[in-house]
Amino acid sequence: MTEAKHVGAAPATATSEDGISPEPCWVRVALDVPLMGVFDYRSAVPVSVGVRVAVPFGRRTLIGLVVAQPERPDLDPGQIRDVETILDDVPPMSAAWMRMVAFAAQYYQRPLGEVALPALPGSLRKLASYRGKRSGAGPVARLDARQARAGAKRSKATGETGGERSGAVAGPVDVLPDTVLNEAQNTAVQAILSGQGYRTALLHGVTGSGKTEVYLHVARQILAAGRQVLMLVPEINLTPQFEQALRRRFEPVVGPAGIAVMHSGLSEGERLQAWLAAQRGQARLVLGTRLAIFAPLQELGLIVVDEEHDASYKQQDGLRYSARDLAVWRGHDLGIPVVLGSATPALETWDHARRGRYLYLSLPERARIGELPTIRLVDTRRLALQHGLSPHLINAMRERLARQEQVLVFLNRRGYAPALHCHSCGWVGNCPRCTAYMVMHRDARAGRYVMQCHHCGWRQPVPRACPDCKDQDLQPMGRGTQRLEEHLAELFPGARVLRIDADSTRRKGSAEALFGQVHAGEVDILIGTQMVAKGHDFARLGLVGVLNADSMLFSHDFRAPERLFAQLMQVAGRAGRHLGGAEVLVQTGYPEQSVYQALLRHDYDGFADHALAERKTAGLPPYSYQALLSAEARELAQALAFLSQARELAQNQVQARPGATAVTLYDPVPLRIVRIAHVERAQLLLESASRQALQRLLQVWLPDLPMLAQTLRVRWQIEIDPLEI
Ligand SMILES: Nc1ncnc2c1ncn2[C@@H]1O[C@H](COP(=O)(O)OP(=O)(O)OP(=O)(O)O)[C@@H](O)[C@H]1O
Ligand SMILES: [Zn+2]
Repeated sequence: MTEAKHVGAAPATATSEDGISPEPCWVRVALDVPLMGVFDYRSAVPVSVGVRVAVPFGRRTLIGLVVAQPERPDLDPGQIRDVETILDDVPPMSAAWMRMVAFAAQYYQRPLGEVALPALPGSLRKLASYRGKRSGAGPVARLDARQARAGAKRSKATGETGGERSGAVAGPVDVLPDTVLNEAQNTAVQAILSGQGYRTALLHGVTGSGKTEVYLHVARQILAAGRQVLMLVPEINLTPQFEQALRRRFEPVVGPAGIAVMHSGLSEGERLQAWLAAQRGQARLVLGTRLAIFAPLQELGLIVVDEEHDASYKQQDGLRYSARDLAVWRGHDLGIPVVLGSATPALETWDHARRGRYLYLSLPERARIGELPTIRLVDTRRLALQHGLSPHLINAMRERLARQEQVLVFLNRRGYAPALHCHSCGWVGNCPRCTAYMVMHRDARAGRYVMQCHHCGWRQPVPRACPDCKDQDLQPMGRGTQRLEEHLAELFPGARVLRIDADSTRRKGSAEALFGQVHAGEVDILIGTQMVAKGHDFARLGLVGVLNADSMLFSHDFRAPERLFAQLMQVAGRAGRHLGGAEVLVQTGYPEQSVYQALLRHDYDGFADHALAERKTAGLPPYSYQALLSAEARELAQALAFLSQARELAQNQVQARPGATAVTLYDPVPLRIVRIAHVERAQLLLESASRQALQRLLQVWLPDLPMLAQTLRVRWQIEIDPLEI
């Protein structure tokens, strides 16, 4: 075997010269298996913490991560199996990275391996990429070879010699002349950079106030100091706009390879490439969605979380972490600044800023046009609507279009119609697998309509007649973005109408292309869901119309008003960013509601302080901490039984510790959508004024649940700091 072949697959067994095996070493390994705890193995040679190893587990071989080198194993050495292969094709994960995943595992109550391994690119944790037919010397070697070949081809073509510019070289970063900051921006940049070590700053800037410029100016200084920068955005479709800004500004300094992008839309190879660039220090600036919080950055000097209030920072399955909260933890652990930016900060963040725990920085005005758009409420109670559109909105659209301005109509509901119903008997089409209506969609390519469940993905043709009364007069009920698109095309035959939602952007790269059309001025009327509501800097948008906002008004979730207010502020904030006299029309049947009244005044502070006061009275977050135990079973009764018994176990634990701060255990309740894909669901909420008390209870209580779940045939999940209840 040549030396190169050893890279990535060093043999784990070694025999000394005289043939006698030396003293074995013990390694403690985290594996991605749903079992609490870590597993000990024997190795002939020492393996550092942070290195991956292939080990036998049951009848399989798994890739795990070495987390400790114990002096002696937990089990009888006779029962301990050998490490099969040491995978040392990447340097060991740093101690800081190991601390972060250990913290996340502990705080979110998950096995360490279920946190650490999924945080690595797929090809580094799948055995197939090392032992498959074409695995060669492993995924890293393959990628490096591929890049070397591509590089050779390039330099042949251009006649260049010499290697790529190493981004790791720290030099004076003096870049293109960029925007001259206004006073508020300048103050913010100085404040973030002044001082040493950890601090979290809330950059509270109204929509269009130029928060991006602040991030870029701060980033430039951090890069100049030879450190890496991590920038998080809430959605994939915001990455192209940001990446472009970063490349324009920083590519001359750090080179093309100095900027890496990480999000879930990357192929496995792309993900590995970005990850390696970060780990090797070649990438100086990493831009990504929530998963990028786990990027291995050894010289990290700044974390920016843009639109920090956004619920997309919370992972909704598996490890249910908040990338924003982990960013603050990581910044604290590393002793570096963290910037949380938003026009509508989360109330948790706002509370920290109000108490002085976060540095509060405000950008009270728009950067280009001093004014915010005028917001008007259209009271729809006494109006005859045309396809859901008020005469006010239609007229306003006409005027704007005549002035060559763009119009955005916001409707947060994709599909053609949210339901199909029978005029004669009142039947409504339900999903056969869920307790939810099926949504009517127009399949443009097939030229027909289909029924689709947004919860389980079930699809079926539109029934010809009512299954109950056989009447053929089935009608779509309400409207989604597709139907709105149809109406607007009829109403404004001369206008170019474009719809952007999850359906129109399913193909890779299509969102970028569609947003490109809007920016290029090829669109007059843009219809969109929450995808278009945030982050985008549209230049010619003069009017925003908001339909159906009321649907979010009366929800059982205590965060609903906060979410609605933020969403309306954000979508309103797309109007008039580069032009004056812009307007936002919100159609509502409840104009007196305080959410709308605060919106009229652009009054985030008033809204937030009022909402916080209410939360305080009710003892809700951020004045308490919550955990949500959810259960899934074939029958709701099983799920509820599991939760009741689990609740009793928790009750016993609480009573066993007199003097401990109370944890409130609510009653188990079915979820609003009880059944999804034939599985019935319920939940149990735990709440405490003390985060530690809640954590302590979870630590002693959760280990009892797997047995209980097994007997009752229930699947369960614990979520810490749930956002949706
Ligand atoms: N100092 C400045 N002078 C002139 N224009 C500026 C300045 N700073 C930013 N801008 C411009 O103002 C516009 C809005 O900036 P940006 O998109 O960063 O706003 P934002 O605060 O992120 O808004 P949102 O929260 O709505 O996403 C951009 O077109 C940007 O180029
Ligand atoms: Zn369904």
